[in-house]
Amino acid sequence: MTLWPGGPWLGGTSLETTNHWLSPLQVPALGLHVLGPAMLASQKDFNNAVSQVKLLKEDPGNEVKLKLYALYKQATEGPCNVPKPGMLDFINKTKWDAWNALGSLSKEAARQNYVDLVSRLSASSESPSPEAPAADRKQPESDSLVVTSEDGITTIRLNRPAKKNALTTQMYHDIIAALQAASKDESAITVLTGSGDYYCSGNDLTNFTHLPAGGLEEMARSAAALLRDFVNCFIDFPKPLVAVVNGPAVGISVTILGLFDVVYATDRASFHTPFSHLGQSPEGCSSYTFPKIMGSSKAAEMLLFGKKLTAQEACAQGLVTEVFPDGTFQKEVWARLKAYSKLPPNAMRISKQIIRNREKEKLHAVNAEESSVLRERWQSDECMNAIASFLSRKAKL
Ligand SMILES: CCCCC/C=C/CC(=O)SCCNC(=O)CCNC(=O)[C@H](O)C(C)(C)COP(=O)(O)OP(=O)(O)OC[C@H]1O[C@@H](n2cnc3c(N)ncnc32)[C@H](O)[C@@H]1OP(=O)(O)O
Repeated sequence: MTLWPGGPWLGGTSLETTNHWLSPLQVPALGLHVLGPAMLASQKDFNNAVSQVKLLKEDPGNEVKLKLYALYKQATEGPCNVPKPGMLDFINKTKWDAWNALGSLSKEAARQNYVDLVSRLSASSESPSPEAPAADRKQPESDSLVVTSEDGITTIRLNRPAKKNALTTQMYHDIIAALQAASKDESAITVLTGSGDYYCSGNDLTNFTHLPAGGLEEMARSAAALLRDFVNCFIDFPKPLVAVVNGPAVGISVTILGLFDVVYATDRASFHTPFSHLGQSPEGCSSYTFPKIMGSSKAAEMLLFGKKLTAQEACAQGLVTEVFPDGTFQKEVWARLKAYSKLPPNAMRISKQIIRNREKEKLHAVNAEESSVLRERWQSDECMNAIASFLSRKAKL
């Protein structure tokens, strides 16, 4: 029995052999469409989609594979009709739960949802593909960052989807190097985006567990220096800088958005800065840019109380430029960026610099102050307890 129409990343195997880590608690909401009969996909469309899924260039991640599995079963066999696997049979139980969650969804609607999902995945795998790096670009030290240049666009992609693209210390260094190289390369526009279902879950909280010989104080000192250098690169970046926010964003990946020129987000994105929960304080110049962008009370709700914004709310408050439906996000955004990248690059640089130069001194001063406050915060009991709590899995956002 074919349980999962496999792709090349699976070597045609079934979900059981690859998804050991999936916990039943991680089964996602399936977000299904309810469609009228005239709009439903044919059996032929479905068969094509089943073939197409095997040609996807990138592994879509376990959550998506689970969705595909459930829809495939519903489309081919109808509502879940097999006994629930035992509690300890985690993987089969996860799959059963996903299939069973589709309830009485008709075979036709499941077929349509499957076709739609595959078409979205195919569109996103058609977005700029890796090509040879610019000759003078040093490639990042780790695979967690992928830098490519194509069509006048340099793309810096956070590539740690299994950890929701959380930023390791090495990644901060690699992003700094990538931005420095992009500021000098031939491209007209630079983009930051993420692989998988998240844009970025912020600072990797395990960064705080690698204590140097000088202990906590030394760790806080060097982290504050790295943070300051990292944010300075965004302040000084000379070309149009665009964030393509492909999913939820947390912590520093949200705060630095105030330093981007344009922010495009999928409607699946959310924006969360849980600093108080973590015993920390704002960075990325957000203590200055957020009140300026959205007004002081909306900024306070985010930065003091950790209010999470939807993509639409973030757009209404000016943090996001435009929100796109998830199904067409990659296609629409990259088409638009390709068109913009054909504009005269020097004119774009000069215009950016006129805008940024008015603020640069202020932004550097804010960055220095925020980094210095955080250096103290990272040594506080509030912060240490919050991190210990996350690491011992007692707390999640
Ligand atoms: C130079 C230093 C500069 C420092 C600058 C300071 C910045 C401040 C910040 O950025 S504050 C924000 C910090 N981020 C967080 O607090 C997020 C913590 N993560 C979560 O709450 C959740 O993981 C989630 C809500 C992002 C996603 O939840 P979900 O249930 O969907 O997924 P999992 O929790 O199972 O995550 C999958 C694996 O990824 C690991 N992970 C996710 N985020 C982080 C992170 N920020 N740090 C470390 N690890 C992270 C998670 O632990 C899972 O790993 P596992 O599969 O091995 O269990």
